[in-house]
Amino acid sequence: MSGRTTALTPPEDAVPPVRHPDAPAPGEPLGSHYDQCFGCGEEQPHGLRLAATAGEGVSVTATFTVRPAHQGAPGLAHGGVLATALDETLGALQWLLRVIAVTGRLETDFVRPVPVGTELHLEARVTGVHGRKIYSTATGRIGGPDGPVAVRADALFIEVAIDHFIDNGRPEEINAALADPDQVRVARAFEVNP
Ligand SMILES: CCCCCCCCCCCCCCCC(=O)SCCNC(=O)CCNC(=O)[C@H](O)C(C)(C)COP(=O)(O)OP(=O)(O)OC[C@H]1O[C@@H](n2cnc3c(N)ncnc32)[C@H](O)[C@@H]1OP(=O)(O)O
Repeated sequence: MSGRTTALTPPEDAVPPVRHPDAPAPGEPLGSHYDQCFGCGEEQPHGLRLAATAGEGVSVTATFTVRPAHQGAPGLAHGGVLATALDETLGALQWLLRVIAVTGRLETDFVRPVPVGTELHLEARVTGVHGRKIYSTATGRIGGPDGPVAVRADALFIEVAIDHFIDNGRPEEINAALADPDQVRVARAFEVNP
């Protein structure tokens, strides 16, 4: 990664994020971008089933309940699972920008342990856009939406074309996704100029 900055604050010449005019209205559930997604997929039995909702501006909220399958230490959520919940919530911001992007960098702070059974209240927003680079930040609170912060993250997502998935994904899943009109509709919904 030589010559590449690891900073997760937008550079000085970054621009503020612009909410797409066709973005879901504040309060609207965002649904899943892929039913087999480990973060949000409704058909993914091993996943987090994270449910995100559009917020004001370029922000989202989400909830995720820690289940026994998500343990690291006895009775406590695994840190990687919590990082996934943050990553997924940050990824949901794409619904509001209507771009397709993937995580390039994710920096996570684990502030408090999160017991099994906890509902994690997540919030994410875009802090700046610089070309294809989308800077964003997220928190996860316990004990309610205004409870103490248990986890937080800063991230850099990089905008990509749909070809990123077509060229790199395993053919059987890609071909199934391309044959599914609902999936193609979701992919198109992320694009500014479909
Ligand atoms: C039909 C199918 C439909 C499917 C419809 C699905 C739709 C919606 C899917 C959403 C999914 C969300 C799910 C949750 C979010 C994930 O979990 S995404 C999965 C995890 N992430 C990945 O797999 C990404 C793997 N990495 C890559 O593929 C490539 O490294 C990337 C990120 C695309 C970048 O490669 P690249 O396009 O060649 O870009 P590159 O020119 O290297 O970099 C562009 C800029 O970004 C900077 N940059 C890149 N990487 C980094 C980094 N790690 N650190 C710092 N700076 C970086 C570069 O320095 C450069 O900066 P500038 O020079 O422009 O200032």
